[in-house]
Order: sequence, then structure tokens, then C-alpha cells
Amino acid sequence: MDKAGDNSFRGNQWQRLLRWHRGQKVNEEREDGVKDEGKRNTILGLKFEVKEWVVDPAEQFYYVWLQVMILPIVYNWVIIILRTCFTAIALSYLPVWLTLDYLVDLMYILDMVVTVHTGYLDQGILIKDLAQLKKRYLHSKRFLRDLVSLLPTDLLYFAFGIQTALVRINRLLRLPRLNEALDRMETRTSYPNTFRISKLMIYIFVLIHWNACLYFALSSYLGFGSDYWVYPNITEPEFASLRRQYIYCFWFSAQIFTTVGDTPLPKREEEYLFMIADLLIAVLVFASIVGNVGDVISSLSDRDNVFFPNHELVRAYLRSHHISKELRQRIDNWYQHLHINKKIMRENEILQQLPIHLRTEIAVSVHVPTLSKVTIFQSCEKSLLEELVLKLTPQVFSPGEYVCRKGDVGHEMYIIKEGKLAVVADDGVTEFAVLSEGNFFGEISILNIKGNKSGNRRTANIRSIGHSDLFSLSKEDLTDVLSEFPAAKHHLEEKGRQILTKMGMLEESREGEEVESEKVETKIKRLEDNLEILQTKLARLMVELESSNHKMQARVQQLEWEVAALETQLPEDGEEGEGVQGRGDGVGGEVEWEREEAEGEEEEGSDVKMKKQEQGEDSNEVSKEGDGESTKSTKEDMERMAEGDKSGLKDPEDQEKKKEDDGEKNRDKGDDRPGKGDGAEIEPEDKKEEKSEERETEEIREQEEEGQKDEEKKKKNNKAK
Ligand SMILES: Nc1ncnc2c1ncn2[C@@H]1O[C@@H]2COP(=O)(O)O[C@H]2[C@H]1O
Repeated sequence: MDKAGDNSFRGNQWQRLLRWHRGQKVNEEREDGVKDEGKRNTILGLKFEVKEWVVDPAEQFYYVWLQVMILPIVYNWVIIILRTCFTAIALSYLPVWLTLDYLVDLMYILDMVVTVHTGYLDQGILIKDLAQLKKRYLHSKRFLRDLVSLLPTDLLYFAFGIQTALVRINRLLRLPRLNEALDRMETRTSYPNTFRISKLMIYIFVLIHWNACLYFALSSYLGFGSDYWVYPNITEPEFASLRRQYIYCFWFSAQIFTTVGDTPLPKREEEYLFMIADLLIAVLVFASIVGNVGDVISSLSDRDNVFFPNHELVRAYLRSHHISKELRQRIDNWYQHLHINKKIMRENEILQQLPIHLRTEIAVSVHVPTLSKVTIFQSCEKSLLEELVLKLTPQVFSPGEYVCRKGDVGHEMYIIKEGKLAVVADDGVTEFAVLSEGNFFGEISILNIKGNKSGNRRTANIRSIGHSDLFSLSKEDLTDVLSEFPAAKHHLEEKGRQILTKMGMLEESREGEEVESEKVETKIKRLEDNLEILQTKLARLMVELESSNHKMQARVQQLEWEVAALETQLPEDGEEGEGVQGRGDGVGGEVEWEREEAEGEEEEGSDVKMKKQEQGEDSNEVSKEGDGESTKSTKEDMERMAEGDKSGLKDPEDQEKKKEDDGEKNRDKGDDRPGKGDGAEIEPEDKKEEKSEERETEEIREQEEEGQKDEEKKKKNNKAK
């Protein structure tokens, strides 16, 4: 399927990834080297620069040091009691013990130096300030314990004799350091279960050893060979040797602690008390052995269950459903293959608890060798590969098994890690092609390739020739990844198209059709968008039209009132001449005022508009308001229409003329306000109101004066009469 050398010019992305991975390792090693160098320098310069020397507890040096410290601590825990109880042993090897004792003391001192130079984490940051480290250590209980464990109690030898090693019992206080060392080892070891069991056995050994020593000491106190329970008489040659003494005591003690109980019956009270204490401890020891071993066994089976699916359960299920022997055999073989070849099926589950970046690194280092052989991925970006690698699921197929059958709906594609698979015809015998390590298949049905006649159905049968190890990649995962990497998608599709063309399953014309249909779709979309815009504009126009209608209606109504008022006044006018204006609170007077106001406003409005039109302000406003263009212009049109309708003058010149006439009319009425008649200025609204008020009061005053004059005239007339 993949042609070798196909992408040689593009450079192998996987190789680059591998190189990057290896490069990182080399860098790490180099860094380690630099650190080592630094360490060496520091150690060499320890005499001069000991103050600057700070140990990182996460470093290898600290770990190694802890392991070294196991020896002196265990030495003290084993030897001090041995020398105390077996005085013959203490005296026989005295120079050895004394040398070892002081060597161990020296290590204790060095351990204190290391401890004081060991950094600690404060809010995730390693504290390296020596003053702080010193302060912390010197104020801790640990310092006290370490100090007490180093007190020169050996001086008590002068009081109790050189064989009394018990004076060094304070050396046992370093036990927490031993625990720390063992805990560290447990987290680092690749075999934690074996380590746990070994640790338990060592603890039990030390316990039995102590018990053996105490048993010998008690026997010595009660008298060797004084009864069957105590150690036999050491003068007897059989029990005289030091080795025999120790081994007998150890055996005796081991029998008690393992609850075998095959020890001689105690005779004296001291012996009973010793046995009771021992049996009580033995119960605990036995319980902890059983518990620990049980834990280890269950964790081992847990591990197996996670690594390999539980075969027993599957077997029971198959039996209960009376599955044919032949199928059961195939399933057994499958399990056997997994176990023998250590194929782990649930690696995603196992690595689930790790953070994503570590999972990626593991997946890259585990799967890169396989994926680097897949030509299609060689040109892919590193990030794509990292994403892909996390989504691979291992699958194992047995000989003759079908991975997919022609016509099935495709849900995943496969990458061959190991093994051979054949593309076979429906008869299951004719082989069209053989796929091997590094090839992939099953991509056609999940890629939605345009013109693929088989749609989302498998285009071929794929059968495993022998056992084959595959990685499957689900359609969703592939789509997810490819959606962000269109180039890779295109590449995969191209490969699929090649196969489809070879098989004659690609509709070439449909490609054109689809492009055409795509164009039509775009056009429809564009038309829909335009329609939407037009609808919005229309809605706005309708609103504006309605409001203009309302205004028009109000205006017409007002004009009707005015006409009606004038009609009612006409006969009176004939009689009384100017009398209409004289009646300040008459209906006609009010109407007149209203009319004048309205006219004034309209004229002002039209003046403004005319001015704006002249100065080209309109266009500025439009450009400023953008979308509001139609709204504004429509509004103005409506107003203009209203004006035109009202006066019956559509021509601007006629309107201008009308305005001049109106202005004269106003002047005739004694209204010389600017903008009223001459249309020279536009006044602000509030000023206009003020002026109209002034004018109102002035006219009222005039009317009152005229009224008074009329009264006087009437009076004079009356008098003359
Ligand atoms: N002639 C062929 N040579 C190699 N691979 C093929 C051939 N025909 C089909 N395949 C692969 O077999 C897969 C079957 O499932 P798909 O149709 O999803 O994708 C198909 C291709 O990846």
C-alpha cells in the first residue's frame, strides 16, 4: 500500500521525532554529566566549599547515600545485641568489632553532614540556603535523635567492661533513617512486591535474632542445661562452639515466631514469661506475614488482570453458554498468544493515572518504532503524531480471523504493528494484496471520500494470515485529529482515492457535480443573507411609514379644526372686523396660534433641510450613520412628501417661494423673528419656546390694549349719543 521512498524528499517526520526523542535523552545525559561534573567538583572542593554544597533529595546522590546508610544501621541493630548476649563472640572478635564500631560512627557523623546539607521543598521550590537548612535541622527532633545516637557512650566500657556492647545501644536510634532508605528503594524498584516481601523477611530475621540472643542470655542467667527448655550445657562439646550456640538459639526462636510450637515446654516462671511474650509477638509476626504475602499475591493478580483480561471469567461464560469447542479453542489460543508474547491490551487504562505529557512521551517511545514505518504519517507534523499516538488501541487477531468484511460499516482504521494480513475476495481464497508491518488499512470507509461509491462501507475483506498485532484508530479520533490537520487529511484521502480508482469505485463525475452543488449552495446562502437584509430594511421602512402616517393624520385633523374654526368665525368677521383677534381666549385665537406654531416649525424644518441639502451635510450624516442611511433618507422623503402634499408644491423652487410668502405673512402679523419669514437662521428649540412665550404675552398685551381702546370708544360713542 505504501511505496517505499515515496516521501524521501520530504524527510521522515517520525525519524525526526525519534531523533528528537533520542536528542532529549542525550541532552539529559549530558546534563547529568554536567551535574556529575559539578558534583565531582563540589566533592573535590568539599574541603573548601563545603558551605555551598547542597544536596537535592531527588538526586541520585541522596538515594545512593541512603542505601549506604542501611549498612551501619543494620550493623548496630544486629551486632550490639549479639555482642551483649553472646559475650564469647564479643570477646573473640573484639578488634573487628571495635574497628567496625568506629567506622560506623564515622558514617553516622557523615550522615549528619549530609542531612544538614540536604535541601527541602518549600511551596515546590528547593531551599538551598545553608543558613535556613542548618536552622531547620538544628531545631528538629531528628537532630536531637542523631546527636543522642552519636554520644560517646563507649566511655562506659571503662565501667562495665569492653565486652558490654550494650553501652552503644543509643546507636539504634538511627532506625528512621533506615525506614527512609527502604521507602525510597520501594518507590524506585521495578519489583516492588519482591522488595516488600524481602523487607518483611529482614524485619522478621532481626526479630528472631534478637529473640535468639535474649533466649541465650536468659539460658545463661538460669544456667545452661539446667532444664530441657534452656540452652544445653555449653561445656558439652556438641553445644560448645559459638556457631552452634547461635544457630541453636536462632532455630529455637524461629520455631516460636513461626508458631510451629515444637519447642520444649517451659519449666520455670521466667521461662513461661519468656514464652508468653514470644507467643504474643509471634501472633503479630504471623499475622503480618500472612497479611503482607496476601497483599503481594493479590497485587500480582491485580496486575495480571489489568495487563491481561481475566481468562477464567471468559471461560466460565463460554461454558455456561455452551459455546462450540472449536470457538472456545480459538479463544484459548488467543489468550495463550497474549500471555506467551506478553501482549498488553489495556495500556491506555494502565497509563490513565499519568499526566498527559508523560503518557504522550511513553506512547511516543513505545509506538514510534511502529508508526515510523507507516509512510502516510512520515510527513505529518509532530503534534499530529503525538495526538495520534495517544489514541491508538492495540488489538490482536488470530490466524484466519477477519479484521473487517466487505460491506460492513467502517468504524475504525488499522495500522499493522506486526504480522501479515491479506486483502481477499469474497471467496476468502483469492488474495488481491498482502499487507504487512507499517501498512495501514480501513481508512476508506471512515474518511467520507467524495465520489466513493461504497460510502461508509468496507471496500474489501481483510483477513489475518497469522497472529497479527494491530493498532486501531476510531473514526471519531481520526476525524478529531484530522480536523486540525487538513493537509494530513488530504494526504490520507488521496491514498484512499487511488485505491478506489484502481477498484473502479470512484465516481469521477460526481466530484464535478458536488463542486457544482457546492456552488449552488453558496449562492443560495448568499441570497438568503441578502433577503434577510432586505427584510430588515423593509421592516424599518414600514415603521417609519406608519409614524409618518400618524403625523399626517394629526396634521390633517388639525387643519380640519382650523378650517372649521375659520368657518364659524367668518360671519362674525364680517360684522366685527378685527374682533377675532381681539378675543384672546376664543377658539379661533387658539387655533391661529397653533397653526402659526406648526407652520413656524415646519418652515424651520424645511429651511434646515434646504440648507443641509445646499451644504451637502446630508451625505455626511449618511456616511456617519452607515446603515441608518435608508431610514434617514426615507424619513426626510416622507417629510418632504408631507410638505409637498400639504402645500401642493413638489418643486423645491415652489416651496422656497411658499416659504417666502409664509415669511411675509408672518411679518404682516408683526412676527419679525429670524427664521420665521426669511429662513435665515435655525434656532434651538428652547429659544424658540422662549420667544413664542414672549410673543404670546406681547400680543395678549396688545389685544388687551385694543380691547381697552374699543371700550373707551364705545363709552365715548355712548356719551356722544
Ligand atoms: N487493493 C487493495 N490494496 C490494499 N488495500 C486495500 C485494497 N483494497 C482495499 N484495501 C484496504 O482495505 C480496507 C477495507 O476497509 P476500507 O474500505 O475502510 O478501506 C480499505 C483499504 O484500506
